[in-house]
Amino acid sequence: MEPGVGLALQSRAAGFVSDRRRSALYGGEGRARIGSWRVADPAAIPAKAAVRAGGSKPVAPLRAKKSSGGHGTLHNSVDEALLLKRKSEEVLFYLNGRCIYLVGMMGSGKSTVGKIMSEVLGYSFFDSDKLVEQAVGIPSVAQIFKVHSEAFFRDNESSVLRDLSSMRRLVVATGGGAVIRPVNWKHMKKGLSVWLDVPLEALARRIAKVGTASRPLLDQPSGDPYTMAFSKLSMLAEKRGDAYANADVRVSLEEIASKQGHDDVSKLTPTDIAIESLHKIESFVIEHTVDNPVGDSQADSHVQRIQTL
Ligand SMILES: Nc1ncnc2c1ncn2[C@@H]1O[C@H](COP(=O)(O)OP(=O)(O)O)[C@@H](O)[C@H]1O
Ligand SMILES: O=C(O)C1=C[C@@H](OP(=O)(O)O)[C@@H](O)[C@H](O)C1
Repeated sequence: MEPGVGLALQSRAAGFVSDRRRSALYGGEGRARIGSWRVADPAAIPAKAAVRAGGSKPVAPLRAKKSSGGHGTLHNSVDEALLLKRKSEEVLFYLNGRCIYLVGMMGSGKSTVGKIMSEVLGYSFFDSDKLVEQAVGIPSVAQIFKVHSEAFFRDNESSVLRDLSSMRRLVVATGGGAVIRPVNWKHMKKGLSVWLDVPLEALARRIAKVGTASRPLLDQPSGDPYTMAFSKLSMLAEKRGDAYANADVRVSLEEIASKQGHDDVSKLTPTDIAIESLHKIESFVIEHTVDNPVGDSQADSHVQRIQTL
């Protein structure tokens, strides 16, 4: 099994910093029940999104810009890294070693956000697609689909999730289709599940940017990449219905963007999303403290401590 990602918090967090108010992250809680997907006219969506994330690659170290806005950028970077760190310390107490499973459509940022979360929590990161590739001995999901079948891939995905579910202190980026099998939920419910709910337009923009070679369900021989990705994602989302809503926690990018005063989720960085995910996890665990192995009195005193910070 692969080790944790081992990238420095500073380099990860700093590379994904945005320049709007931090406090907006914590405005209004609310647990909506339905996702943000709606089938919009793909032609109305600008083909080029401001995609700033670097996937699993290490990102540039913390650095102030030379322009007059440089100090602001540096402060924002430090602020955001500190927020992330502090939130992770609070969440760690409640997690008590439980694993975190990220679910969501292809391209929703499970790997990108998951690596940031694992880093700050001191958890190991696993990508279930990669574990299936290792288990099967075939280097890509696309090839597994081709050489075997989707059903074969799904069986292996379930085995991988079963094996992971007996472990502790992991952040797992699941494959986008893991939610369709009830048995996978049985495994994931041993930890905490987080749905990264990203509008289809944003997903299609991301996928169009990186291509569909590694995602066989979106692969297309021809056509405009954005339009094709959007149409395939829409079909999949419809087929999957409410399956993602089984997650313990829903992190809606539209909600975060709206709290921050943005009209476009592409303004959100993976760090924004990681912070919000930790925040929602904390709220969920506090709400469900009865089932939480952390004792009530301990949790209460911790809440008091947080409130005095
Ligand atoms: N918040 C974000 N904003 C813009 N692009 C992002 C964001 N999060 C992830 N990405 C990009 O989207 C693509 C898919 O992300 P990834 O983490 O691989 O998704 P998943 O694991 O859910 O399939 C990658 O190219 C990644 O860099
Ligand atoms: O949504 C899906 O059915 C799939 C998502 C992919 O993972 P990502 O969500 O990491 O792209 C991968 O498991 C496979 O191509 C099938």
